[in-house]
Amino acid sequence: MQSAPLRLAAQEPPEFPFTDAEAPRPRPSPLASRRSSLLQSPSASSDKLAALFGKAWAGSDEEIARRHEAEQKAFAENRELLVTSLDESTKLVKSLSVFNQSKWTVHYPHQLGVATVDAPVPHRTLSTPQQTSSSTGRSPREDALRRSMSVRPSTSMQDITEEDAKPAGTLRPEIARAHSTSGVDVNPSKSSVPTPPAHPLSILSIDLKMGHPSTSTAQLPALIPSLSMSTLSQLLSRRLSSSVNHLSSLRTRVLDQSSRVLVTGDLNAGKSTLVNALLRREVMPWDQQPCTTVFCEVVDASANGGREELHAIRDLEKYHRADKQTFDAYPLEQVYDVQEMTGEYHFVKAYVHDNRAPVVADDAEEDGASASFLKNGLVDISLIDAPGLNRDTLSTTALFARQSEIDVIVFVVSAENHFTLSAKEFLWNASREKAFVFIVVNKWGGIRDKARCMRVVGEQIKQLSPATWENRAELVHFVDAAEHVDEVDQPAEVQVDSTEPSAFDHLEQSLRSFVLLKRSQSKLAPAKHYLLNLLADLSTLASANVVAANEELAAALRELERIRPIHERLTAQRDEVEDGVDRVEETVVEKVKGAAWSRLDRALSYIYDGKVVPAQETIAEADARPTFEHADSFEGPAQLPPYPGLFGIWEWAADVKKTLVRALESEVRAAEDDARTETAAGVKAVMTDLGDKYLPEVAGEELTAEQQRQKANRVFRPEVMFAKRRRGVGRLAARGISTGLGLGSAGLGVNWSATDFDVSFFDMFDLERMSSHGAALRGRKQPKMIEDDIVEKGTIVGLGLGSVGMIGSRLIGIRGTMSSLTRIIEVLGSKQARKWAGPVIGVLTVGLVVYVIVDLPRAIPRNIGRKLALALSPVPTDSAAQPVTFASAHSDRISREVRKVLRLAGWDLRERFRAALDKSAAERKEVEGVVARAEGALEFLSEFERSVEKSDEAVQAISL
Ligand SMILES: Nc1nc2c(ncn2[C@@H]2O[C@H](COP(=O)(O)OP(=O)(O)OP(=O)(O)O)[C@@H](O)[C@H]2O)c(=O)[nH]1
Repeated sequence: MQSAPLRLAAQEPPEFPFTDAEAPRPRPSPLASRRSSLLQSPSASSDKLAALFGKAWAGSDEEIARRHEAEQKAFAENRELLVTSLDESTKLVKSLSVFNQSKWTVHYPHQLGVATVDAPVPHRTLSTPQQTSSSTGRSPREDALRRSMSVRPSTSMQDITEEDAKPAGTLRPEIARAHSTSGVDVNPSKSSVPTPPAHPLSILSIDLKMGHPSTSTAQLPALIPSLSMSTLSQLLSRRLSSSVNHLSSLRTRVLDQSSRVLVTGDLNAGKSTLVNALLRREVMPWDQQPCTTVFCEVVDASANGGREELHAIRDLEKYHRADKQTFDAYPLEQVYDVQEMTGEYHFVKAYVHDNRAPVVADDAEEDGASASFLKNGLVDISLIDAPGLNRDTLSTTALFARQSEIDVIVFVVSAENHFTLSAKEFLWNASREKAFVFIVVNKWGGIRDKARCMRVVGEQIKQLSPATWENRAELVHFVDAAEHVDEVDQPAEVQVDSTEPSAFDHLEQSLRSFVLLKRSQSKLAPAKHYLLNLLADLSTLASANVVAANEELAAALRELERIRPIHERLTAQRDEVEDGVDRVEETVVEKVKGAAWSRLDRALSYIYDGKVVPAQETIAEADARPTFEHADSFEGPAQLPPYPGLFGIWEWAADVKKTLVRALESEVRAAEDDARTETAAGVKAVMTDLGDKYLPEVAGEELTAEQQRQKANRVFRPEVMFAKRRRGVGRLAARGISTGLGLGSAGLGVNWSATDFDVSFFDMFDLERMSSHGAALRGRKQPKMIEDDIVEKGTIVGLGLGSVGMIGSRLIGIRGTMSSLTRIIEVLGSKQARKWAGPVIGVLTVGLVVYVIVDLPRAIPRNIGRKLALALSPVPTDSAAQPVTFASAHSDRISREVRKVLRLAGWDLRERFRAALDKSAAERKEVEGVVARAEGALEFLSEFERSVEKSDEAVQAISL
């Protein structure tokens, strides 16, 4: 139902500048204007009503009654609609809060709170905390002031109501949504939220100053971008929860029948005097110096059982009129004393009787007093006298004024002083909250150049509260409150005779009208106003977050597109890497093992023959071979020491042995060097070739600094291989060459200490070579076969020539000698033999001796070599045991070391691969999570947007 327009008086607002505040107005009839009485009394004059309440009440009694009934009905309907909308909005805010806390960190478009709105700017940049601050270059406050100053003038109060419910520059949610869903400025390359056009946040804008009282206003824009998403999200959560509280108090207020009027303004502006004037009696303390120190609410004494008294309250939350523990009672006259108890009380309630009657009596005289301001039969009104505004009281009063229970703010300004800074700040904020502010320019009588004063004050009001200015005829009043405090006591004829209503009458009339006749406005408009702003904020947040979610989704999908193939490739290649590493390891180990075995077997066969091992490769090949700078590198002997003759035979034999051992050792080293070369190649194959092929870091990804450092540290140093053996060599070598170069047996897998034998007499003679078996053996067997033979038979039996008999190379000794002699004696036992045996034996003996002496340079190396070879390849005591030969033991040892190194390289690659796989799996999971989250957010937000839009339409449809 369409309610009557708020403009009650028939006259048009005076054009600015005012020419005369006391411009002729319809003369009210002060005594016949008691509304309830008129409703009850059809005979009452409509002129009286018009005089008291303005032209909206003009007309016949029936018309007035009908209008009143219609007002009441509209009010009830609107109230019901508002309560429903408040409940719906509460649900929406709660759902957004849960969404923000558990599903999605709501992006806070902080610039919305500071953007300018000189004209609707469809492409204003929204930004998230990652972005820089305001693009306007102005402070939020400047922007906000500009916004408030640039409101398009509206032509009626109704317009103002509609218009001001949304701050200027506001785009309706559907428009904002149209922009946001049209993909405005969506630039996928940007990480920030792109630009949905939107209105600046009002209810849900960040108020850092509240969180940090020490923060200056100038710091705020600079602070915002430095806040993290989660901090802003928490701030939003707080905002949402305070919004829920506010909605709840609005609900209570909407359902409440009473109205509260806050009278505030500068120090000494005459606030208390105005309250007294409205009561037509001196209740509130007044003085030339500031004397109101605590908020004091004047309530009709009927609310206190008709008893006039002061309730000085320490904790308003706990105050209950019937509970004397919750307040200190004072007589009304002590109001000055109570106000002087600075800091003692938080709030004062003054229960008073209005000097005027509470309701208009049927038989009221026309020249009688007008109806009580506090109690008039319809709505109970209370007046709250606030302490004067200054830096200390500003925030307290602003907070108080924001209370939803405050229906009307009456702002008193002294015509002598105009607006102070505190007054401007308060007024600017208050007009945002309440849209309309009553402004009383007091002490008007003392102003000489009224036109100039009116112009100056008017300009200021125009800037600070445009809505009020637009309705200045009803909302701005130039009065002398002091003159009306005792008015009721004046003789009736003074008022009746007056042909002009006073400015104060007009003020009172407008205030009554505003509070009483437009309860919808005073009680319901703040709720509607708040709801529209809140819903617009919710819509803006939703739109911004739809864009953010879309962008996050797009970015996540792009990222998923990038990392999914990597992850899938890594998963598929896991086995390939395993196989590749194993293959390299097996191939290299087998190769090294075979090569080492061949080299050492060949060396052993030379040693067996008493020869120095010749170099395997050509000089060119030897030069091309990498050399490893390990500590024990030395050149093997090229040949045996020269034979010194019969007299140096013992020393020579020892030198031969040393030379052969050194030659063998040199071959072992050569085999190790070969292994180093192969290992280096194997390590490269694993770490570089396989690494390059399979690790994602080389498949197009930049290496991180840490990866680069790790890669630089992963350098294979072949010379470190076989370090254990080298330490053994070093230690044992100090003990002397007789230890066979001190190779020891520790860890080598072969008993090198077996070479630690002394050259004996029998090493001088190559008895084996003299045996047919030995000759056959030498001529027939290859080194491997010799070794096998040694291993299989465990001994080589040499047969002596003829009577020399069998002499086993390993069993030669006293027993063998005795057995041979026995056989010779047996032969000599026959007579025939005795005849020729002597000469033959003699010849043979001489020949043998000569042969042996001549053969010594060859026999000694052969014997020592054979002895060495046999010592190094011992016969296993357990026939079932695997024989351990010199070559196999060393090739095992060397290949074990190689395997160890390759295992390490393989482990490193596997680890890196596994880490890469894990990382990519984690990344994928995370990105998939982001996708799911963004999709969930979009689902919620689109539903949320629809609900907000629906609620917004419902609230807009409420016509107050
Ligand atoms: N001439 C003139 N003086 C006034 C008028 N209204 C108030 N005064 C004087 O201004 C002084 C301050 O008046 P108060 O009513 O105490 O002012 P206030 O704004 O309530 O003061 P605080 O609340 O203490 O800041 C007193 O001396 C009043 O007599 C007026 O309309 N005209």
